[in-house]
Amino acid sequence: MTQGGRRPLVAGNWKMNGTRSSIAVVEQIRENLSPDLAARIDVLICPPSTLIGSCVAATYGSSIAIGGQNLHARTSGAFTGSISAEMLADLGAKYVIVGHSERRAYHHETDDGVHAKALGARRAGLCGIICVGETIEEREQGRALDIVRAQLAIGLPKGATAADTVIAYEPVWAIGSGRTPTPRDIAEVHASLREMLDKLAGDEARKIRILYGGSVKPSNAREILSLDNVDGALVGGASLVAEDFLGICAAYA
Ligand SMILES: O=C[C@H](O)COP(=O)(O)O
Repeated sequence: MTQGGRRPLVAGNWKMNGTRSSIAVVEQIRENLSPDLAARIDVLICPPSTLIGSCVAATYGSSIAIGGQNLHARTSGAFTGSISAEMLADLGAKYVIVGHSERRAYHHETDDGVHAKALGARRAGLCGIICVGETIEEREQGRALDIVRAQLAIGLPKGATAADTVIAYEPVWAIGSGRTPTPRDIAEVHASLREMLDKLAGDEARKIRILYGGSVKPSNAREILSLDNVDGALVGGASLVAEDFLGICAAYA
């Protein structure tokens, strides 16, 4: 299921879940991820920022990466409650989610803001996972492709490469709902984003991975992850349970 030479990435987004006892989940993932699988796919956990340091320590010496769920675009300053890319990198984070639909919806993030944050991630040497996705109304109006393409066109920094950018297609209505688009619909959006990336960002962009996110679970992972141009998954709820997350990773076994 490796496509175009792109190494699959299975990423977990814990959202606002987890306390210190949740480090056990990361430890279980570390202990039970088979060496064979770890050699073939990238595995990432994005816990709440309170747990990043502990999760980095718990995965030290393994291939499991730890990431943030959000960042401020600036390096430092009077931005109470915010965390910069440099701070995440300082903790040992390697990735950061940018423009998740929950932040777009509840924190009024715009595509321009996503662009600025993606630049911030790059500046600090982090890989930004830029999220795009349509609402149910937009899909029903037949606008899904236009919406995600417009989000990508503005959000993606010029000169993006696989080292600093991952794209995640997450239909808003599929997140935490148990509903997923049809395989055909997922493949259609991924093909469209792939085509756009290849044109927008040049040769280096061919290696940029496009993840699917939205109600991915062990029972549907194999089908979704085998679709053309799907290079991995951004997993919410199922990443909170080690067995479920590993079950999704096992789609690549
Ligand atoms: O970032 C992850 C997504 O929002 C998917 O969440 P979910 O797997 O709970 O639907």
